[in-house]
Amino acid sequence: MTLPATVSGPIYDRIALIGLGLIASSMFWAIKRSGLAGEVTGYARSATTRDTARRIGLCDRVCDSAAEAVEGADLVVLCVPVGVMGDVAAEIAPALKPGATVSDVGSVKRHVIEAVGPHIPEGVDFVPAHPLAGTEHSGPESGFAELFDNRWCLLVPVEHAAPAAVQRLRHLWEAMGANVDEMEPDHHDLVLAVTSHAPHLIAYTMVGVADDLRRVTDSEVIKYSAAGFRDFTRIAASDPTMWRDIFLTNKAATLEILGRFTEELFALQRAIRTGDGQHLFDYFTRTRAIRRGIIEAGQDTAAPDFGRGPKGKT
Ligand SMILES: NC(=O)C1=CN([C@@H]2O[C@H](COP(=O)(O)OP(=O)(O)OC[C@H]3O[C@@H](n4cnc5c(N)ncnc54)[C@H](O)[C@@H]3O)[C@@H](O)[C@H]2O)C=CC1
Ligand SMILES: O=C(O)C(=O)Cc1ccc(O)cc1
Repeated sequence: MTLPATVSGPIYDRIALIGLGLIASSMFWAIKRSGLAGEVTGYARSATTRDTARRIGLCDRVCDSAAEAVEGADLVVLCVPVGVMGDVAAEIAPALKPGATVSDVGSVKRHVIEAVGPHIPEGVDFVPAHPLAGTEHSGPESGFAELFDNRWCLLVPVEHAAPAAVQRLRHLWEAMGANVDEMEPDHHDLVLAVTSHAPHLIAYTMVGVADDLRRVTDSEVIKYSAAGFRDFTRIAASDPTMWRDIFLTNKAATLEILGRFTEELFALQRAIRTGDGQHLFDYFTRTRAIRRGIIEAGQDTAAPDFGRGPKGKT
């Protein structure tokens, strides 16, 4: 059965969200915005997070165990750091309803497929996903319904996933505002290493370097910083657990990209040292043309409000 692209009304009777942080809370508010599920249950490992969720009305029912949350759920979405996806899958596996779909929102896909896949019982479909939308904020109070509006969500279906299960999840993401594409896991991990993972590491490094310098120049580094560096500080404020796990689980692709990055950086460093202005000029001309090409192709839709936080925080 093919559902229309603009669906309102329930797509699943019951959805369980495991891990109640930025992504799960944004999913919950987006699901509620359009009434996409009959009931949404939630579970987080920390009692404090569960208390906060109850206080702010995040989830129709907050459960004290992962098994209780997934019981009877038609869709279970793992919204925890990628390093613990396998443990959480093992914990919920015995309680999954036959015919249910398990998905995740992890930033790395090959590792999640290998860690979660073996725990998925017969008769349950596994459809990994990755919304390319987020902020530097984390936790149950950081989510907002519009996070996924007009952003990409990549589905990375494993072999043998039932087409109907993939289609249904696609409709959920579309109804939450996202544009959906499918991608193969290794390709996903390489693309994300270039577009997200290596840039985050560079931001972390740049802020670390500036912090070392700050000891010499007091607060001038922040006081007089231009927009580029401010963006670096925003990105470098992202959750340490989440990003540690991303680098440890997307090791090969990140190291490949960082290797290429270092080669280019050394070439630019050499051009500066030797006064090779032509090299610098040609390089910057090439990169400017890339940016202009992106704008002309109308592919810059995600940029303007990237990093928008809850209640206008940036
Ligand atoms: N933050 C972002 O911008 C984006 C994050 N992602 C991915 O989404 C996933 C979740 O990220 P966020 O929502 O940002 O994280 P978050 O840090 O806001 O929330 C994670 C939640 O998982 C809970 N948790 C941790 N370990 C757990 C365990 N073993 N069992 C149950 N709950 C556990 C934490 O208590 C917290 O409630 C990660 O895999 C991340 O890679 C994907 C797209 C964007
Ligand atoms: O806040 C930003 O700039 C981001 O890059 C958000 C983000 C972080 C991790 C993802 O896997 C996807 C998006």
